[in-house]
Amino acid sequence: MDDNAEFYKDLPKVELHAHLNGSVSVQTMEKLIRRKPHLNIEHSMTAIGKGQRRTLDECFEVFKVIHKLVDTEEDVLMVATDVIKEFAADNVKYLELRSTPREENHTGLTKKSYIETVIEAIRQCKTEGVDIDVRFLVAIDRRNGAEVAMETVKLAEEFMLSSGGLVVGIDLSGDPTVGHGRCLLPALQRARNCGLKLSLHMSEVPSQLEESELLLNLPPDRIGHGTCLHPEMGGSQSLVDRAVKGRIPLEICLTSNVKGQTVQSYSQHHFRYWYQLGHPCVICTDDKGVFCTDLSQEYQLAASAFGLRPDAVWTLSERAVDCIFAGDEVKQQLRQKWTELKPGLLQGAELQV
Ligand SMILES: CNc1ncnc2c1ncn2[C@@H]1O[C@H](COP(=O)(O)O)[C@@H](O)[C@H]1O
Ligand SMILES: [Zn+2]
Repeated sequence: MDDNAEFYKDLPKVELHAHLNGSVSVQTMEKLIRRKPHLNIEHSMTAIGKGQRRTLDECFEVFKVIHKLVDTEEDVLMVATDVIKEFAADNVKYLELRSTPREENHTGLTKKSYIETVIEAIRQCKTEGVDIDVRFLVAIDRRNGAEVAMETVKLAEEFMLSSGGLVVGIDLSGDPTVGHGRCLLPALQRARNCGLKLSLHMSEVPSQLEESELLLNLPPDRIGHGTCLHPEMGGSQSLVDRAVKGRIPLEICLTSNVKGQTVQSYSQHHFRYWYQLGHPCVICTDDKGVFCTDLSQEYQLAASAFGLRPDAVWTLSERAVDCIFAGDEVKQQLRQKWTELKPGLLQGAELQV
C-alpha cells in the first residue's frame, strides 16, 4: 500500500460482483464461529491470506465450510447486515449483492426465507440510514442443474415483483468445472423474458468455449470475469467480438483471479486487454472475505498494476454507474453524488502524484 491509500478509500465506489457468503469479514466470521463451537471451524479455514494461493477447487471447499457456519435465518441476517455496513464503510455507494438461496432442513431455513432475510437486511440498513443503495441478485449455482435453476428463477421473479425494486436480477455462478451452461438456458431465457437482468460467470476457466457462445446468445447484461474469452486464453476472437459489439460490461475481480490461480499475476490480468480496448470494465471484489480484500484495495491494485492516474481511477469508478441494474433514476442520483464529490477528492489526489 502506498500512502495514497486514502484516495482509494475516499473514492465513491460501485460494487457489482459480491457473493454474500464469500464477503464475510474476519469480525463476522468470529461471531459465527462463537455461535457454533461444535463445528470446530477455525478462521484459517474460511479465508485465503496475503500472498497465499489456492486452486479454484480449494476455493470452493472454503465456501462449503462457510455454508456450515451460515445456516439459520439469524445467521443470514447478521451476515448480510454486516456485509452491507462494511461495504458502506468502504465508501461503496451502490452495491449489488448476490447469493444462492439455500434450504437447511435441520434449521428450517428455506430458499424463500433465505431471500426474505437478505431483503430484510437491506431494509434494516436503509432504515438505520446506512449511506448505500443495495440491490439483490438471486444466484443460480450451476452445480445444481436445470430444475433447481428454473425454480430459482421463478422465486426471483416473485421477489422482483414484491420487493419494491430490490431484487433486480440473476447471477449464474458456482464451480465452473461442473455442469454445462447448455441445460441452464431455458431458466436464463425465462429470467430475461420476465425482466430480470443477467450477470453470468463466463469463461472463468479455459475450455468453456461452446458454453460461452451459448450464453452470449442470450445475451447477458454483464459478464463475470470473462478471463478466458480471449483466443490466447482458450477463447476465440468471435467471443471477444461479440462481447465488444454488445458492449457487455466485464466484472473484473483481480485478487480473486490471482489467488484462485485462474490468472498468473496482476500485471498479466485480462483487465489490461479490455481496458485498452475501451470496453466497459467494472472493478469488483467477488469474495472480499475469502480473498481478504476490499473494493478500495482492488482499485488501488488496478491503479498500480496498470499505471492508472487518479483521474483515470475516478473515471473507472464513475463509469461503473452506467453498468448497474437499477433504473435510470438511481443512475442519475449516483452521477449527482459523484459530481459533488469530485472536486474535493481529485484535487487532493493529483497533488500527491
Ligand atoms: C472464485 N470464483 C467464483 N466462481 C464461481 N462462483 C463463485 C465464485 N466465488 C463465489 N462463487 C459462488 O458464490 C457462492 C458463495 O456465496 P453465496 O452462498 O451464494 O452467498 C459459492 O458457493 C459459489 O457458488
Ligand atoms: Zn463470482
